[in-house]
Amino acid sequence: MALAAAGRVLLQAGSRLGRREVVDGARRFANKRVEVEADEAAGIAVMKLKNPPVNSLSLEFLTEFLISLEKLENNKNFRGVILTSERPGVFSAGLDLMEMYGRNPAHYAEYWRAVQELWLRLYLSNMILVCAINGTSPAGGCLMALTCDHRIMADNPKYTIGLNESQLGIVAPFWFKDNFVNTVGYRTAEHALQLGLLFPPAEALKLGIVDEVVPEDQVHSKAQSVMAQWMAIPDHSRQLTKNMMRKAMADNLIKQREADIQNFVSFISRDSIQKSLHTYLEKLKQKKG
Ligand SMILES: CC/C=C\C/C=C/C(=O)SCCNC(=O)CCNC(=O)[C@H](O)C(C)(C)COP(=O)(O)OP(=O)(O)OC[C@H]1O[C@@H](n2cnc3c(N)ncnc32)[C@H](O)[C@@H]1OP(=O)(O)O
Repeated sequence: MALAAAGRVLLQAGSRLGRREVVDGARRFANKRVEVEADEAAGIAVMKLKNPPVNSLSLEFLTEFLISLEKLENNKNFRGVILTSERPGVFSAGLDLMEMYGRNPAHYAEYWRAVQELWLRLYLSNMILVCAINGTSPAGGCLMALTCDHRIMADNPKYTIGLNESQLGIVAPFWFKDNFVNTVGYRTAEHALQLGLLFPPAEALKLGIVDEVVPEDQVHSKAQSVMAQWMAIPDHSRQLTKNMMRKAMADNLIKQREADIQNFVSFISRDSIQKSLHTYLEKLKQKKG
């Protein structure tokens, strides 16, 4: 119920969004920050994250993304989605630090609800989600990939993936941690989370963070061929199996959703945490200059 209600709010927030065109028989609809190439006959859509410069998960991005996802979910012809970045090099820089720095408690609460919603919608999606990770993917970017059924990463040692929150002086929430533990196992997760490790593709593959590593120019074609394999499985049995594997973990967040928001608001509002974020943002700036 809570999930549906929050989704409706987001849908209303974005009802003015959207531009459509038909290209090569595939429908393309786009808002500012998400581009969707929707091939209804094939039942597959490619969702491209398009929030320059680094695809950070800002509140506006989350709103637009959730609206696009909901459009696909509501059309029974779509069975599979490939998630990728419109900007090769960066899949997503994760949560938008500017949404968590120097704002007021009401803003933090609104932002966190949207982050929860993104995870719940993706994690519980009935569609097949294949992630084509064509760039770096720290923290919230990694979480998005972890919600997918299959992850393919470009073989470029400059790209990294992982949950690096502790390096920022913040803590990955329990549901980030649970999703990670269920993917890589307890010991690997404990080690990687404490150190805030980011892994290049070969190591990410070894640990099971991604399922395949392929040459950069083959990420998209590989995603299409993996999708074809998954689509050969009857939907009802695949969906029931996915739900059986995932429901308990999602329910755990749903039942603690309000408490999790309050925890986030009080944690992120602390002076010491704001200071850590400030230091990290300064480091990002210095790296440039
Ligand atoms: C209580 C716990 C709560 C939450 C859990 C948190 C989860 C998270 O997701 S926290 C975010 C973690 N993300 C990161 O640590 C990534 C930080 N960014 C980078 O490492 C790099 O930007 C990049 C490797 C992703 C890309 O490098 P590059 O292409 O060289 O770009 P720049 O570093 O020059 O960045 C350009 C521009 O974007 C700003 N920026 C980068 N990341 C973020 C971000 N996550 N949120 C907001 N803004 C970001 C960066 O500061 C630059 O801005 P300016 O051009 O204004 O200087």
